Amino acid sequence: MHSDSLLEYVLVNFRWVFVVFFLLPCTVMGKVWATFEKNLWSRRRLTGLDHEKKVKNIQCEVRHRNVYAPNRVMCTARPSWRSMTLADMTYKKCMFNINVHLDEMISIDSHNQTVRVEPSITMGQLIPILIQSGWTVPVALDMEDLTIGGLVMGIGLESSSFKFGLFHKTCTRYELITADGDLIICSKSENPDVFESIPFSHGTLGFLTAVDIRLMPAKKYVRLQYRPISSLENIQSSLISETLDTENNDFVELLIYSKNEAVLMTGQMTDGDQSTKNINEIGRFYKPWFFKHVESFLLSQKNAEEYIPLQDYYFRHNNSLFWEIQDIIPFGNHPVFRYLLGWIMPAKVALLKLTQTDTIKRLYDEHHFIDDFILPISCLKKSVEKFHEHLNIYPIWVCPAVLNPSHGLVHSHASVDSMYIDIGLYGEPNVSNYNSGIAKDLELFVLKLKGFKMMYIGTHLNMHEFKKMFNHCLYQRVRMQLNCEYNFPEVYDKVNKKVRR
Ligand SMILES: Cc1cc2nc3c(=O)[nH]c(=O)nc-3n(C[C@H](O)[C@H](O)[C@H](O)COP(=O)(O)OP(=O)(O)OC[C@H]3O[C@@H](n4cnc5c(N)ncnc54)[C@H](O)[C@@H]3O)c2cc1C
Ligand SMILES: NC(=O)C1=CN([C@@H]2O[C@H](COP(=O)(O)OP(=O)(O)OC[C@H]3O[C@@H](n4cnc5c(N)ncnc54)[C@H](OP(=O)(O)O)[C@@H]3O)[C@@H](O)[C@H]2O)C=CC1
Ligand SMILES: CC(C)=CCC[C@@H](C)[C@H]1CC[C@H]2C3=C(CC[C@]12C)[C@@]1(C)CC[C@H](O)C[C@@H]1CC3
Repeated sequence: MHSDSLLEYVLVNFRWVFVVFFLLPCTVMGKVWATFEKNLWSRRRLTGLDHEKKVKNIQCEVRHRNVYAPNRVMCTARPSWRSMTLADMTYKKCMFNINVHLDEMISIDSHNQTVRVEPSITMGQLIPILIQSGWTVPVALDMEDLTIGGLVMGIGLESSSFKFGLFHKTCTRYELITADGDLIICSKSENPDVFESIPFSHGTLGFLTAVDIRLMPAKKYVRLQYRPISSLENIQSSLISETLDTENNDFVELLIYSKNEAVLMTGQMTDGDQSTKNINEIGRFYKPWFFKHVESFLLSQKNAEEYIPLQDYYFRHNNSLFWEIQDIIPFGNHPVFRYLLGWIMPAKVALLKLTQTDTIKRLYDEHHFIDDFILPISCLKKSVEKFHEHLNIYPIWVCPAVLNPSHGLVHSHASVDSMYIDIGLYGEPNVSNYNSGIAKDLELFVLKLKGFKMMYIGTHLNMHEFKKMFNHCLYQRVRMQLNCEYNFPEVYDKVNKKVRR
């Protein structure tokens, strides 16, 4: 066997050896260190004063760059491997990197029901603190390592987005350091144009240093109903009617397992009562991967209901990285593995990314598809048929989200709030003619249907097509107002496939 193909064979079939015996222990050591560090060195809530000091340091860094390197546009110094994307952000190498790694919670304002956080705090750090204090956020993301800053500057959605919209819709105030090094506050009443333009701007209007997020009281459980459905027509109509029922539903999510089979999940936050049975703590290390658990209802063809602890529900896809981990540890869902080593899962995405070799990267580029498309909900059937023909990847993640008709980059195309769906496709395509060129065709298909695309993976669209997809009018005006032109790149300069590889 040629040495290259031997290497590929080993990487594809035996990456688990490295992951199980090296990466997972490293992940555990990282967790122990993080807990130790937090308890020993910073057994204190961050005070407003500490935060101000850190903000002043960033302002100094920006002003220093304005004097000594005015020709290099700026981006954050967050290393590419830490970011929740498959791609390498190669633009970081030639831009001026500003260190904005602020990762603490600043304060909870129970009266106004908001929490103020620094942008690099992750969902995995924030949610447990909030739940312990009796609060939660309306849109809690499903992967522990996503940061608040990343979700505002990219976009984020979850199974409660059909009610509350994209993650940034639950944010009420941003603190931003501009190209000149000034600190400005943006909200609906202060700098409203900047406030509207920040979401999805990918750090091209300034550096976020704090975000206020709306809070709501947390309850103990999510009462989750599972409903197997067959035929795409039924799947689409059932999903539409559940998203309209905002009185009864707090969460709506759909997993499609084949062209005509899906499980629709609807949930309500509840404290339960003494008669509450059927509690399923899906977050326990020995529990099966969530998508496999859901599939079991499809196989039994029975409706079912369970009470899932709130935090377990939020991070239900974290352990299996949706279904991506099965390509890396194929036996990860086997009971023997779960009971013996499940407690050290999940592998940290950042470590997987940091340690992947060029060959693994190439294999993913050539044989793997990961992307999310946001389309009007009425296009579900048409889109699944298209994705089936060109990719044939299952399961498919479908998450409804309401979009508003704003002047921001991502907005509803109608003049009223409209329901969209995120369609997430993650896995190895099962079609004989797959090549990575198909990705561009799919993006054009989505553009034609007046949809959008998440940008964590990057885009093959050209600048003109990209500007058709995302409304740049207000964004360009705000860029002029904030003197961004020679100081920050445009969004397209950060998300096109030439710089995100
Ligand atoms: C990009 C990518 C990365 C993966 N990384 C890992 C990993 O790190 N660890 C792990 O345990 N599993 C990984 N997998 C899963 C792995 O591909 C499957 O477990 C394996 O391919 C199943 O083999 P099969 O016998 O079903 O062959 P099939 O999947 O039917 O493959 C048919 C042919 O394609 C070749 N082939 C399939 N996938 C690849 C690939 N990725 N690169 C080159 N040739 C391929 C096979 O060698 C075979 O000749 C990865 C899959 C992909 C697509
Ligand atoms: N369920 C969901 O909705 C999921 C969403 N995602 C995607 O993942 C991304 C978030 O991942 P994460 O690793 O947290 O973030 P990233 O490091 O990927 O950052 C995303 C963007 O936000 C910018 N950014 C981050 N922090 C700041 C800041 N303080 N000031 C200015 N700009 C900032 C980054 O700028 P720069 O380039 O300068 O670093 C980058 O362009 C989003 O794009 C999101 O869409 C991924 C998985 C799931
Ligand atoms: C819910 C939404 C909107 C998106 C979910 C996306 C995730 C499935 C991907 C985001 C980052 C991806 C990475 C990988 C798998 C898929 C994601 C978690 C890897 C772990 C795959 C293995 C590689 O070696 C490293 C990848 C890092 C990023």
